[in-house]
Amino acid sequence: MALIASSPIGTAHYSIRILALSHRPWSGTFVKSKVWKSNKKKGVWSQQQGGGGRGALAVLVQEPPQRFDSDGKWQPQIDGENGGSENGSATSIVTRDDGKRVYLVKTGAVLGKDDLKVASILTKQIENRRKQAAIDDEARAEAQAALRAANAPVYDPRSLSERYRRQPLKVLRRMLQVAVELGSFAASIYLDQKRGQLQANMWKRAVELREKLTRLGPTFVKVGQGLSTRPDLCPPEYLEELTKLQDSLPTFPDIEAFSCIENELGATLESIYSEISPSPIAAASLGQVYKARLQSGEVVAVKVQRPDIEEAIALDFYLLRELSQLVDNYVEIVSSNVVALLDEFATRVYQELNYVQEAHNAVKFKQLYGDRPDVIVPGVFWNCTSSKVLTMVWIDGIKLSEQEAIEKRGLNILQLVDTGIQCSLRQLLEHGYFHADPHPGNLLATSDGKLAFVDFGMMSETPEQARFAIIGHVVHLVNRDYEAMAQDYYALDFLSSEVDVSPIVPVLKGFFDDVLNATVSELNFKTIVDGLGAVLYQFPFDVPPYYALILRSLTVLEGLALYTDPNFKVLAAAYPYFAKRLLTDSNPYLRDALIELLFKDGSFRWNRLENLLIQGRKSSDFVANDALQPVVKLLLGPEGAELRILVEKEAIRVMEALILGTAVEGYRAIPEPLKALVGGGSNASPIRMKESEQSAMLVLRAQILRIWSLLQNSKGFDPAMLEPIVEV
Ligand SMILES: Nc1ncnc2c1ncn2[C@@H]1O[C@H](COP(=O)(O)OP(=O)(O)OP(=O)(O)O)[C@@H](O)[C@H]1O
Repeated sequence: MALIASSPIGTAHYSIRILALSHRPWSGTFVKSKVWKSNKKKGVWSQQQGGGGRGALAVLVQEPPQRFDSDGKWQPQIDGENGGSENGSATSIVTRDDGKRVYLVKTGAVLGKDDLKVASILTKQIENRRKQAAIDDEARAEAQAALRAANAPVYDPRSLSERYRRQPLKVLRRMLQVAVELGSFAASIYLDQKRGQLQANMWKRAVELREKLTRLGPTFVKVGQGLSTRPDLCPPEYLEELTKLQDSLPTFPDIEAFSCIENELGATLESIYSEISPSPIAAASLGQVYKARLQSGEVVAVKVQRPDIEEAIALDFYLLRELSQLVDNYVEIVSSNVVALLDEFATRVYQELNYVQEAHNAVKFKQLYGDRPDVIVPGVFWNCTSSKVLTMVWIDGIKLSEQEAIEKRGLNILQLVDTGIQCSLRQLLEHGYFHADPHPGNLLATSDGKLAFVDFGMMSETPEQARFAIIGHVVHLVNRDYEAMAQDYYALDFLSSEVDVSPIVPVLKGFFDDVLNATVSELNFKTIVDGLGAVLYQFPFDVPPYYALILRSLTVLEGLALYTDPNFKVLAAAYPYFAKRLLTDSNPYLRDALIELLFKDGSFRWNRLENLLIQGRKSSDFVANDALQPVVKLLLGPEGAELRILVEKEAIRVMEALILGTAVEGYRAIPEPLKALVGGGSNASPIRMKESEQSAMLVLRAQILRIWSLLQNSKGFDPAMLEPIVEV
């Protein structure tokens, strides 16, 4: 019997393995496994040994790919032409109980072209079923993990108050402990101030504060971690010391960690893992991390929560809240609602205590950003996850903080930082869902040069309006448009609409005119942030928390890059993204910002368009045809009437520049002795224009030709895109 085997059924990822040949219609049992080999002469696939007659052909579709041929490789050959279809033959899918899908191709002898089509369709169906089954399994495991976390603690100030009112001694003991540690620190600062040694002792005190917070335990470590993200609240020395609270904290006994895993997952350690590191590979504020291998073979990172951590932070938050209430009631210089701030902070810390929530964050992060080829986001093992145990794919990598080790491996730190910046910009300004704790210990470099994110406990969101306002703000800053910058503060939600922004304009100008003498590529991010900070302090700004986190993400990355390249500028690396968004995004805020930038005071600023194009093209996903689409759409729409007048005026200027400019250039190129011929015997120029006007025209012409060449040489440029503008 000759059989033409189907193609690798749809995609090269699958192999076909013929498992059984039965003379009867499909019986559901496999007799033995047979591999069909190519009979190259006939160009068909045939059974190698024996066989004959008609049979049912069962094909198992499986991953990973297996290929068989005489060299041990399976090279599919399709011969639809020679094959014929048998009438009355049946095709169907059968699913085996063990979950493997079996594909019954045909109860016939020869497979023809149509069979290949059927095979391909059925394979897709099988694949879809397989995917659906995987999704169902995942959903089931996720639901079970959520069940295991049903009793995860939630921050509830009222129940904390009830709990601790009944335990005054415990409260008093902790109060004393905190008062001694923080009181002695406050006294040192007071004395430093009195003696004029505040600056001299800054480092010493920063180290002391870090040590005291570590001694006071997880709540205070978290407070310190929070402060380390606030350059607006802490001097740089404190920021650097407090950043250390993200790494290298004291560990807790392994025996407690292992018994926590067993209790939480309801199984013995041996039944879950084939191996687990005897001690943690990292200890953090709320938990410690082990490396393990699951019984199913995957290498994983297992984060286990510190024992009795809820009890510890509950008491601290109770105390801090009582203190905040006193501050709100009796300290008049503090205008913010301290209790509300504390409640928000405590809610976040409690959320971090629920590792199932962290797992959800990781899954969402992976969905949004895991598609970038240079970024890795570890997957979650829901079956081994609960509120106190988080199991994720192990990432074999080096922390970005270990720069020497990275360099020794021959990895390019600047490239990794650039990946971090591009991914952060997408997080902050595209989807607005971002990793709020991207310290160098949470960013790993893999051996193939990819950047992996870990620790999804603290995520934050940039509100939609603020995302566009930030893009506009950076572009306004780079273009020294201080009035527009001041207006941005409303959209950024820094100022309420009643505050008049006009006094801010000269302050911004005063600071940035000097700083911005440098080009974009020379602008130091920290200088800008400090400058903005100095301006913000002078006005009634209320800076939302996400803003500090955004600044921190980028400052951390700039800091990492500076180690390798002291001239690295985060803004230079980020600006192409901003330029691309401004040129291509049709959001009304950005569209207006672009128009304002290009059509300032009634004339078109070609140099700004040229600069935006030069920058935007550096962005890897810049597509020329998308550039200026927002402006084109506006021009053609009813709102564009005013703009059309400007465009008409500009079009005349451009035509003049192109035609007369060419004439001027042509005339200038004529050798002096011949000019008289052109001038009808006179050496005077036939072009009746002042020299300065001619030069300006040539400058404009050269600029337009440069812009044209920029567009022509960009990815995806189609001149038809400009037709609407020409029509206008
Ligand atoms: N999937 C992973 N693969 C490899 N290492 C990991 C993984 N997850 C975590 N780690 C390591 O463990 C360390 C601590 O983990 P993680 O930051 O998630 O803990 P945490 O308790 O949330 O810390 P933090 O105090 O910063 O909130 C990380 O900095 C990283 O070095």
